[in-house]
Parts: sequence; structure tokens; C-alpha cells
Amino acid sequence: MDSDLFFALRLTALSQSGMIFYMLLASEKRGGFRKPLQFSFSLEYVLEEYGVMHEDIKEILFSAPEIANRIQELGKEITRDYQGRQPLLIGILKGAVPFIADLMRVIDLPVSYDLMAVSSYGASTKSSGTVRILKDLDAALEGRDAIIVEDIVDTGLTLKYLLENLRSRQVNSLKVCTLLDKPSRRKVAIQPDYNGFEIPDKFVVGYGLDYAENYRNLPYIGVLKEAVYQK
Ligand SMILES: O=P(O)(O)OC[C@H]1O[C@H](OP(=O)(O)OP(=O)(O)O)[C@H](O)[C@@H]1O
Ligand code: HPA
Repeated sequence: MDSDLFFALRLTALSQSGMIFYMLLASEKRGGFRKPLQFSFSLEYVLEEYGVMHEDIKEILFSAPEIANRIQELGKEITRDYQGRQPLLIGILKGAVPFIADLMRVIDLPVSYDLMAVSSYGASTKSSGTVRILKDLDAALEGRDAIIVEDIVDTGLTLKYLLENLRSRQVNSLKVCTLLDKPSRRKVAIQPDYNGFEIPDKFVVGYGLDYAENYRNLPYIGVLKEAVYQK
């Protein structure tokens, strides 16, 4: 007999609460109530559970629950700092989409958001150094308290360009909130005001971050195997 089932049957005999526990345990095996019982987030676990896309990942830096917890804290900080104001979140496409979507829902203020697209990396792990606006904001920034929402600050070249560009638009205040900060790669002296996690000099993907448009939908942030981009 399946050992989980045997264990669960013994519990059932003990009490009614044992029955509830059994149902949870059994449904975990069948993919039912998976979330409440998902305690393990090792790479081995993820590979087994999710399959082929994860084979290109060398190491998981932050699991989905770790990311969610940190974003909750960032939301609290922003809520506290912007009391009495209505900040405008400016999400930088495409990488910041999951982050801004989660962040705005843990800020307890009447926020609005806009999206801007710039690109400097293309299908490479190295910044081209030239930032291009692919899509500008929909609305004027005049008098607004704006917060740039980025997935990562790496060389800082994208952020430097964005800050210079947006500051010239009569904004009332302009701050930066990034999920990841890679300070060891900085080419310009720039510090985000809000930072989720400081990371080492490794090329990371997942939770919006890509390599050649892939891996954005990974639920965690992981280090990409060098072999993938050295092909
Ligand atoms: O600090 P930097 O070295 O400038 O790197 C950071 C930028 O690079 C990534 O954007 P990318 O150009 O790859 O576009 P994407 O968000 O569409 O992936 C990321 O989203 C940041 O905007
Ligand atoms: N991963 C994905 N996109 C990036 C990175 C990274 O480490 N740095 C800058 N853009």
C-alpha cells in the first residue's frame, strides 16, 4: 500500500481531524490542494514538478513565496512614505510586468500606473549601452509623484536614461523601486530608493526577467546556465 495512504488511514482512525489531514495529504499527491502543502522549493523539486524549461536553470535565488513576502514589505514601505499622496507607478516593459502587477496590489493607497517600454539588451546578456524608447507614457507627468518600477538595475544605464528623461517632464517627485539590484555591475552611480533584493553578478531569469524573450514566466528567480547563452 502507498505509504502516504497507510499513514493517512491511521490518522483517520484516530480522529475526525485526522480525516481532514488525510484529504489534504492525498490531494497533494493528485495535484489538488497543492499550494498549502508546498513546503519544498529546491531545484530538484521544481524540476520534478514543472519540467523542461527549468532544466536551463543552474540555481534558484528566490522562490515565489520569498518574492511575494519581499514585495509585501516594499508595498508597506511605499504606503508609509506616500501617505496623503496618489503615486503614479511607471512600469518598465517588459521585465517589470509581474512585479508592478503584484506591487500595486500591496500598496494601500489610491495608486495609478502607466507603462513605458525601453530596450537595451535585445537578445543578449550584455547591455548595448544605447537605450531606446519603444513606447512612451500615455499621460503627462506634470505635478505627479512618480515611482519608476523596474525588475532589475544592472549597469544602471537604462535607469540613468529614464531618470534624465522623466525628470525633464515637470514631475513633482521621482523615485525608483526595483525588485533586483546588481551593484557590482554598475557603470553609473545610481541607487534605487526601494530595492527588493541585492544579487551577485550572475545573469538571472524568471518572474519577468528574460534571456532572448524566454523564461519570463518562471514563477521564481534563478540563475541561467552559462551553456544556454554560450551556445
Ligand atoms: O541596468 P541595465 O544594465 O541598463 O539593465 C537593466 C534593464 O535591462 C532589462 O531590460 P531589457 O532592455 O532587457 O528589456 P526587457 O525588460 O524587455 O527584458 C531590465 O528590465 C532593465 O530595464
Ligand atoms: N537578467 C535578465 N535581464 C537583465 C539582467 C539579468 O541578469 N540584467 C539586465 N537585464
